[in-house]
Amino acid sequence: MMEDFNRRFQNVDRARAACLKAIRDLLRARGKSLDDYGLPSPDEDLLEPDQDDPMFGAIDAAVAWQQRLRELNDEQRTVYDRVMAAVDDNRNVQKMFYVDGPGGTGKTTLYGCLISSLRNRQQTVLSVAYTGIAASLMEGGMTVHSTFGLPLGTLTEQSTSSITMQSLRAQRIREDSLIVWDEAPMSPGLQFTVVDRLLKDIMGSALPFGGKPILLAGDFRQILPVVRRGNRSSIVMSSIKRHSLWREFEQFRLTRNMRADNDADFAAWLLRLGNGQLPSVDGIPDTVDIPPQLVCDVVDLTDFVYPQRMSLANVDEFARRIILCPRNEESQQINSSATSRHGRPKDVLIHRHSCDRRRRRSGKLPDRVPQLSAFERATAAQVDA
Ligand SMILES: Nc1ncnc2c1ncn2[C@@H]1O[C@H](COP(=O)(O)OP(=O)(O)OP(=O)(O)O)[C@@H](O)[C@H]1O
Repeated sequence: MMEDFNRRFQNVDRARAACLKAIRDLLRARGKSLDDYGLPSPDEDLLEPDQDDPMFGAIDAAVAWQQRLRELNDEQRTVYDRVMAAVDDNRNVQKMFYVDGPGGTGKTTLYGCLISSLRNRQQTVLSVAYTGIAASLMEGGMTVHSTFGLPLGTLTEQSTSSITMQSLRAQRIREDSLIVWDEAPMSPGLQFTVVDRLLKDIMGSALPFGGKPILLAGDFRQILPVVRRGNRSSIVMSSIKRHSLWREFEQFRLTRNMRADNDADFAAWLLRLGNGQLPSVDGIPDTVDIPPQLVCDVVDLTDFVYPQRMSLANVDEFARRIILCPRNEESQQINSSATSRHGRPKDVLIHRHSCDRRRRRSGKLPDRVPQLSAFERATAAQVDA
């Protein structure tokens, strides 16, 4: 490390100060100090870190990773250690893991930590998810489809990947140390079939997934594969749980809800809900009673999420806030109630409508189309959304 700093600073005192600072940061992340190792403190006057220097970026990343690693709970740490051991295991054996965890038990945190650890060691990881949204939440994440060159449309047993053995993509997959596959329960079993075949070819190995370490994560209580016009049994049949490889996976469970860690009753209730253990209401299937303390009034919720009136000054802040709704109908109601507080969007819609009417009547745009201000554009976009 000192050699790197020497080369960078060309000044032994500054290099020494920067090196000691880097060591101090790394030790702090492990709950230790320079004192513990009899090392002196860096001379603060000599520290002039160049924030854009990639070397400091790498140190910051290492510090952040140490911090994340320390924060893993015992369940997460068990999976972490097992997967890292598999990555380091040079034997030609299958390395397939599945970590099950209800929402909030720290699956994303766990594999985020694995990805950072391997990247800190200059190893590459393939992060994939069934949906683009989930993939975008992973560092360097991509969809299963694009990563493995799966054909569009419904897969069949005969479907093949578009990736050729000599391609750069095949080469990169060959070099990856680990595949992390999020939202695995949403993937149809046929994706397994095609990816398994592809990896066997790429790795030149008959082991499942070509012997490549693979970690699936997900929650079968959330969303299962989407089967067009499928009924309950066809959805279940298409699940990865019905795939012949499923039994080969080493399984782990995360049970502690870290998102609701300060509310044990809520976490327990959520788990019972997800496991289908709550009683139905008046014997009507697929219904549950939600305790009144967990229900909030829509107006209160809207006030909480959008406490101020929207203005040019806070338009960006508004754009970052959302209220999730299970159905379009509810999202439209909340949209109109949220935007009606501001008065002006109605005017904006009238402009737009009258403009459309005039265009329709004359067959061309009016000479002067009313210009929308940034505020009006933002509120109109919200009304349109
Ligand atoms: N060991 C931990 N210590 C403290 N907080 C944690 C820990 N693990 C996870 N968390 C926090 O708990 C929350 C939920 O974690 P995370 O998003 O990883 O869960 P998840 O299982 O992926 O959830 P979901 O299935 O809903 O995506 C996050 O705010 C995360 O920062």
